Amino acid sequence: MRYLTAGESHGKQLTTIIEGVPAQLRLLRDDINESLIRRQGGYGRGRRMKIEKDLVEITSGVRHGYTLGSPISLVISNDDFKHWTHIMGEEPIDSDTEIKRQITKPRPGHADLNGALKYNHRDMRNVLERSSARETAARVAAGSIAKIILKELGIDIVGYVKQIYQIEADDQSHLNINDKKKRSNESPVRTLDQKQEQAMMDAIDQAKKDGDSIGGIVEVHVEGVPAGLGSHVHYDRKLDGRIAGSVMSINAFKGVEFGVGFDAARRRGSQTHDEIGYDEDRGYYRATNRLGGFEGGMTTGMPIIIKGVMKPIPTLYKPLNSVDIDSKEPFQASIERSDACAVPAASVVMEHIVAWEVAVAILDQFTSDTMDQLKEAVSNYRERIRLF
Ligand SMILES: Cc1cc2nc3c(=O)[nH]c(=O)nc-3n(C[C@H](O)[C@H](O)[C@H](O)COP(=O)(O)O)c2cc1C
Ligand SMILES: C=C(O[C@@H]1CC(C(=O)O)=C[C@@H](OP(=O)(O)O)[C@H]1O)C(=O)O
Repeated sequence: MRYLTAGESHGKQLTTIIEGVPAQLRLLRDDINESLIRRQGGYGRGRRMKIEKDLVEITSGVRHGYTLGSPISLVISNDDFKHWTHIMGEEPIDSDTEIKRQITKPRPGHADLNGALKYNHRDMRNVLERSSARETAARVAAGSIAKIILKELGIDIVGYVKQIYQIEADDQSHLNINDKKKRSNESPVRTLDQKQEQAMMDAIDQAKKDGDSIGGIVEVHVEGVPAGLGSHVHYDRKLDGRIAGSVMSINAFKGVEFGVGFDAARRRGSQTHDEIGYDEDRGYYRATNRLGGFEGGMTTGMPIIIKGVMKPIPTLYKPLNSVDIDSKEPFQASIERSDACAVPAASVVMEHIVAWEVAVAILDQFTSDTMDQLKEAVSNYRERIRLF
């Protein structure tokens, strides 16, 4: 399974084309929309999210609510495009107007300057339109299909905020990933302690008031994965490596860790590795899950636990020093709008990106022309490793 995305932030639409989804998967527009709506939410976002109402149109690959096995195309319109037709239209404009509208002031922390240098764009709009995290809507749309495949196989996945700025969610906060009875139709959620939630919102408000921005840490749990997904035999088949690369590709993500992660540097082996046990019902299991569900690039069968760190948003209302690429003079830019913090939205993005990589590993490993074949193959495999 693979996908491509296309679309500029203020262009007409985002497009995702996904190839390799098994036939006969039940797929409804509303299931994708649920994920898109979750991504748009979260405290700290700017005015743009009030303009957009991300809803998907499925334009190929699905008939009467089921996938056909052919490429699936998904379209999300940019409602903001109507305000940008003169700037983002495809028609040529006269060179005077073009020069007047050029963006020549790169923001530290964004892709503006590097993209301009590389592609020889004097107008940095040609960079920022595609480097914008607007594109994550298209990726979440793809990931929502991966999540539906995983759900059919009894695999649940949830992403949540672990830390915003200096406020950490305490480990007692309740993760109801397996509370299926109560919330059968909803995605599993982690409920933050109300005081911590308020403290996080206060930190976002304060950063905004100061013309600044903040980042944080998000965590993703995947439960119900069988042992042995991925492979040790070649570097690019190691599933933890693939997931890490994908998480790092999310806009503004600067680090990834599995299980105890960087803390392993301060631990001894006896405090790091997970002892192996066996019982007939569960098969092989681990007494602990310090390594976050991976050994040798393969799943251990324990929950996958991954953290990703997001840096503070680069566009600042009280901007940092930079240099105008035309005049070469220093400037401090005035900003129209930006998010002050997008960590809650990023937790939804990371959840879908991890779901994608896990689903790809499963489809690589098992017969998957149809959902029935896939379910049977995964079930036979689970039984084989239980008795191994
Ligand atoms: C959900 C989400 C929303 C974002 N919103 C903004 C924003 O409003 N303004 C901004 O400057 N950067 C925003 N970013 C971050 C930039 O897209 C990102 O920093 C930029 O593309 C440069 O890439 P890099 O930080 O990965 O190096 C957002 C990121 C995410 C994941
Ligand atoms: C549009 C989205 O996020 C955008 C990501 C983004 C950036 O620079 O990454 C900048 C902002 O865009 P604008 O300049 O239009 O306000 C965010 O709103 C979205 O998440 O759907």
